Amino acid sequence: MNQSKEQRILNFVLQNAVRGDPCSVLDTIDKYCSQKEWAMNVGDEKGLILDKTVEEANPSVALELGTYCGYSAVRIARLLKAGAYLLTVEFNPEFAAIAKQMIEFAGVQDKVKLLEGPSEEIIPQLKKKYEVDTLDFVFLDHWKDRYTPDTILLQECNLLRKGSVLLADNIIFPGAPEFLNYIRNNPHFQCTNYPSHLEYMKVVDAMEKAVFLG
Ligand SMILES: O=C(NC/C=C/[C@H]1OC[C@H](O)[C@@H]1O)c1cc([N+](=O)[O-])cc(O)c1O
Ligand SMILES: [Mg+2]
Repeated sequence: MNQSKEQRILNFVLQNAVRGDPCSVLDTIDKYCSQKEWAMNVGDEKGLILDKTVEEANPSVALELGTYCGYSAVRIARLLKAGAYLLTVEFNPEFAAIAKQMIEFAGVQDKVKLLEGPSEEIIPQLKKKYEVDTLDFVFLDHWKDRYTPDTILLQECNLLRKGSVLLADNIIFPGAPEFLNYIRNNPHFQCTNYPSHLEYMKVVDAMEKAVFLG
């Protein structure tokens, strides 16, 4: 059976990156996906916006929705302080298996917990099953039509606190118009837009930061 694109990305990392070095893993994925096969990693340009947002939030507990190959999980985990951790949710078992190996190769496995399943099932389990109190940072990068229902679900499950930071990818492309309308018209969130470009392309994209006001 021929390999998937995600398996080819992982193999390229295993053969070309430095084990235990998250930056070399990120650079190697970016090299492969800009030169050989495009893939939906947040990438190096939007990755810098993600870095700055994570550094500013300095989260103890972070959540990512949409792990894919683990690029942004490695990107986020490499910035976390001692004792802080990232929960990342992926419902596609093939992607989850790739991401697990990517996270381990990068050496950030002690800071990352990969949760396999649909976000709408996992979010309501975070408090009791995963011992989460509240989330300091949430990166939304999964199905674009799940951004709004999952943001509502996070509030219903009391997982946000005053100052919790949400960052959403792909506001322009593929686009999350319903989420943008919801979050920008919601008085409980303070929004900031970060114009950028689609990963590895000249196509316009943007990220939206939304701080929960309580
Ligand atoms: O669909 C996108 N992401 C959501 C899909 C993510 C999930 O779908 C299956 C698996 O669970 C994966 O994690 C996407 C698509 C593009 N794109 O250019 O098509 C660019 C991006 O940055 C994206 O995050
Ligand atoms: Mg994305």
